[in-house]
Amino acid sequence: MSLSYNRIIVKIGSNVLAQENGMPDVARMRQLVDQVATLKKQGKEVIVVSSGAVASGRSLISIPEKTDAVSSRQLLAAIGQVKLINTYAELFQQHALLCAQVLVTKGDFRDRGHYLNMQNCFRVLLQNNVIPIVNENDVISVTELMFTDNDELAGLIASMLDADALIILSNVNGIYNGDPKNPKSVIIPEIDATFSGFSSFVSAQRSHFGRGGMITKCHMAQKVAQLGIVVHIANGKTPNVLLKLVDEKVVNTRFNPTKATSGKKKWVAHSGMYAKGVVQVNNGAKAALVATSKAISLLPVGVIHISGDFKKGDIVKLVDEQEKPFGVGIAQYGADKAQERLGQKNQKPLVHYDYLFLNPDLN
Ligand SMILES: Nc1ncnc2c1ncn2[C@@H]1O[C@H](COP(=O)(O)OP(=O)(O)O)[C@@H](O)[C@H]1O
Ligand SMILES: N[C@@H](CCC(=O)OP(=O)(O)O)C(=O)O
Repeated sequence: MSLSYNRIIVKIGSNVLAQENGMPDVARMRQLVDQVATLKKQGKEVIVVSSGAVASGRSLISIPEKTDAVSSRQLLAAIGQVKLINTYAELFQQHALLCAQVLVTKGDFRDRGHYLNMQNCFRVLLQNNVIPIVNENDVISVTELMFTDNDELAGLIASMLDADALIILSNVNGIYNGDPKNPKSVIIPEIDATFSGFSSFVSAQRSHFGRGGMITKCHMAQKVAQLGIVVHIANGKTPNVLLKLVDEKVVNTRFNPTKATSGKKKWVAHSGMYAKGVVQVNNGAKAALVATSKAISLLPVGVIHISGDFKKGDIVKLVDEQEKPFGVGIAQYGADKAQERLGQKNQKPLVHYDYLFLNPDLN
């Protein structure tokens, strides 16, 4: 049986595109492009999130010894991204397909207006049958504005575009239930969106050129699955991996989605970093909010403390009595009114259910 995905985000990690010596692996890129072209011919929409700018830059210039780490990365990425996108363009051209370069920073996801502009850009590319190739704009994203890695970026794009599936191609067959180097470890075929406790089997170990590592991949995958999008982690080095995956003929780890959420909730889910305030709720309110069977808004009666000068429409973080973050939402009124209504019954919700995203692993 084949999976009925129509819109697919394919994230290709640095290690899939780089050879052992750090140079780009054009043969692998060709194989992946051939597969994307086949999926396109099957009528699917494909958006590629591709790492590999730094690896491509390494094949073009050697860095003078005294260059600091940030400047080296800027130099390699600035030069390498040109080669990366040109290689993709040439490879897609052989299938009579056009691709487009979309470079983004974390700041581009900061407000709803900007977010909608970005969404519109993808829409017009897809309507015109163009394959967007997305990467972080490494030249200007250098410090706190950096994504953890391109997995985080791919998760944001998947939610923004309401994708049916996000396929993360790495250099492992999926998530093992122990150390990947231990022959006794096996791939976990399915993980539920509500699962917690990855640290018991996922180590902080990273692949040679990777940035975030498997643990950040798992947290991102879970968050995306909680928004109703299936996530697969598979090996980008396996021949025909994309086509086999869609035909359910290759080993991988699948994150099972919970029910789909609205576009606005999807945006809220990824906006915690822009929170203007923190709302602390009591145990009773937390239990009611996280009860999976009900759609409940946050009422002032359950709020015990607020901090930050947030206004109506701003993002607020929800923390419990132990100050552990467990949700994020849009405030229906400002901090001053919230302070007046603190602990009071029969008041308007501070955060309406439609603008509330709950995740026990939030940080
Ligand atoms: N339980 C696990 N299962 C699979 N991989 C794991 C696990 N624990 C740690 N890893 C490491 O995660 C790496 C993949 O993550 P990462 O370095 O971010 O890759 P990428 O460059 O594809 O984003 C693997 O190469 C592996 O070494
Ligand atoms: N934007 C960088 C890649 C950053 C990154 O997250 O890489 P990876 O962990 O391999 O997905 C580049 O193009 O070199």
